[in-house]
Amino acid sequence: MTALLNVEAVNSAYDASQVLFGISLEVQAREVITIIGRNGMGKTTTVKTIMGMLVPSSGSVTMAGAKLNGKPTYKVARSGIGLVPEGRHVFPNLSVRENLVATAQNRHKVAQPWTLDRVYQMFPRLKERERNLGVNLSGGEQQMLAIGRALMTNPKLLILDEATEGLAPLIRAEIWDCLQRLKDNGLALIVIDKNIGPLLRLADRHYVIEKGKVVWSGTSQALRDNPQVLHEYVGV
Ligand SMILES: Nc1ncnc2c1ncn2[C@@H]1O[C@H](COP(=O)(O)OP(=O)(O)OP(=O)(O)O)[C@@H](O)[C@H]1O
Repeated sequence: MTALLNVEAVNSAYDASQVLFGISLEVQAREVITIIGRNGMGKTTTVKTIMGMLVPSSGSVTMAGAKLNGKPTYKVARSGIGLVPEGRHVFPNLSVRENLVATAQNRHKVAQPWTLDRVYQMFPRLKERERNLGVNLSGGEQQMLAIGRALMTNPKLLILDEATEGLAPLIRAEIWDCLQRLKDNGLALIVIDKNIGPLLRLADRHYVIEKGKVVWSGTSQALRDNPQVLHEYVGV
């Protein structure tokens, strides 16, 4: 079966500084995977390589069998990958509503596309703040907006890089609840987060990376059964 996303033996560097050393991972349709590892191990660099922000020096990235590496980021997005980037990056001078519609599309003609109403149902707080500028939102509201904006592109795969970082516990819980609902809806996810407990509950499989290499991969149950993996590579 062709994976939805296939990252195969990818090497990536920032100029002369190589960061990824033969990273391979795959995501099936409707599957939730995580990339786990200490700070600076290459999680965000893996995301940047998938998204075409960084061109791998070797290896390949394919989406539903079509090669992505070398393609500009907007084409990667059009292939059906939505990104909720680290740091959120909402458009500060656009309103909530404008942020949501700015990049909206339904290129793959999904049967039940994301609309403003659906996003507002998921995050009622965004409806209340509809006319506020991005810059005036709280961190949690900006995070909801970043997720809503990515959903409005109707992706087949959504990548979330540190989506709960710096948020209050209640807001964090709301984000985890949202991700569970997206999973239940059949959306494939790649989640990068420091909170291992919720990752274990949400995800099907995990990739643990260390210094730009996958050092362990397996199911949530396998990770629960092997606590030394987290101890050794994440320090928990
Ligand atoms: N723009 C850049 N130029 C040069 N080196 C970079 C750049 N961005 C990241 N790096 C380096 O690449 C390595 C991997 O960084 P990356 O951001 O992928 O790590 P990470 O696992 O996502 O960690 P974090 O949790 O800190 O975000 C680090 O050594 C980092 O210093």
